[in-house]
Amino acid sequence: MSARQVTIPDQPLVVGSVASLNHLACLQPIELPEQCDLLEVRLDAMVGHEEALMIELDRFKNFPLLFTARAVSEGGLVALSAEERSELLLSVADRATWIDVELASYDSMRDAIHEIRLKEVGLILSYHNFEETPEEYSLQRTVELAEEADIVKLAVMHREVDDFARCTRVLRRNDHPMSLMGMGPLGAVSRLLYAQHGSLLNYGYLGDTPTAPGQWPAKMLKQAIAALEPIVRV
Ligand SMILES: O=C1C[C@@](O)(C(=O)O)C[C@@H](O)[C@@H]1O
Repeated sequence: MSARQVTIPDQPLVVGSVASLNHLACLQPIELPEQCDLLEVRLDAMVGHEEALMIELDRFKNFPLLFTARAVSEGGLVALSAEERSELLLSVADRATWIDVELASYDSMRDAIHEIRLKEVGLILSYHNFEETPEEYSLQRTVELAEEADIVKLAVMHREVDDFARCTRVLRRNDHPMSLMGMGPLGAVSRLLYAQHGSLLNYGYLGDTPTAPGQWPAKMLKQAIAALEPIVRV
C-alpha cells in the first residue's frame, strides 16, 4: 500500500480526554505535557461549533492529537450518522496523529478511514461495553476482528474482580498493540494494572468532567503510571 509511517508507542502513554469546547478553550498547551502524552478531542461533543473548534485547535499544533467522533451506541454524546462522523474526522485529518473509530462502524466509515490513513494517521479500532466485561473468548474475537487497526482498544464495564484477570490475560496473550481499560467503580484501579501489563493508551480526563466512568484526572494517571514498574511478559 502506501508508505504510511505510524509510530506505535513503545511504552504506556496517557491520553487526556476532553469532551467540550469550553474545556478545550480552557486548556493551556504549555501545561499539557505534564498531564498527558496525547490529547483526545471528542468531536461528537462539539458538533455545530466547527469554526470555533478549528480556532482552538490552532493552539495545539505542536501536541499530538487524537480525534474521536463516537457513535451514540458506544458512548457518543450526540446521535450522529456514520456519514456525519466521517465528515467530522475528515475535517480534522490534517491535524490528527490518531483517529479512533468503533470496530462496529468500520464498514460504514471505511472510505473516510482509508482517506485519513493515507495521511499517515494512526487508526485505533475500539469496542465499548457500558454493561459488562464480555467473556474472554468474545474479547479475543474482538481483538482478532480489529486486526486492521494500528491499536485495538477495549473499554469495558468492570463489575467484579474476576474482570481484572480476564482482561489481563487478553492483554498478555496478544502481540497486537492494545489499549485496555475498565469502566465503573473498579475502572480506575484497572487502568494502572493494564498500563503495567502493556496497555499503550491509558485514558484520563482533562478539565473537571470525566468522559467515561472510572477515569482518573489525566495528570494523576500520568504520575501514577510513571511510578509503576512494568510487568514484562515471559
Ligand atoms: O473510548 C474512549 C475511552 C473512554 O471511554 C474511557 O473509558 O476512558 C473515554 C473516551 O473518551 C474514549 O473515546
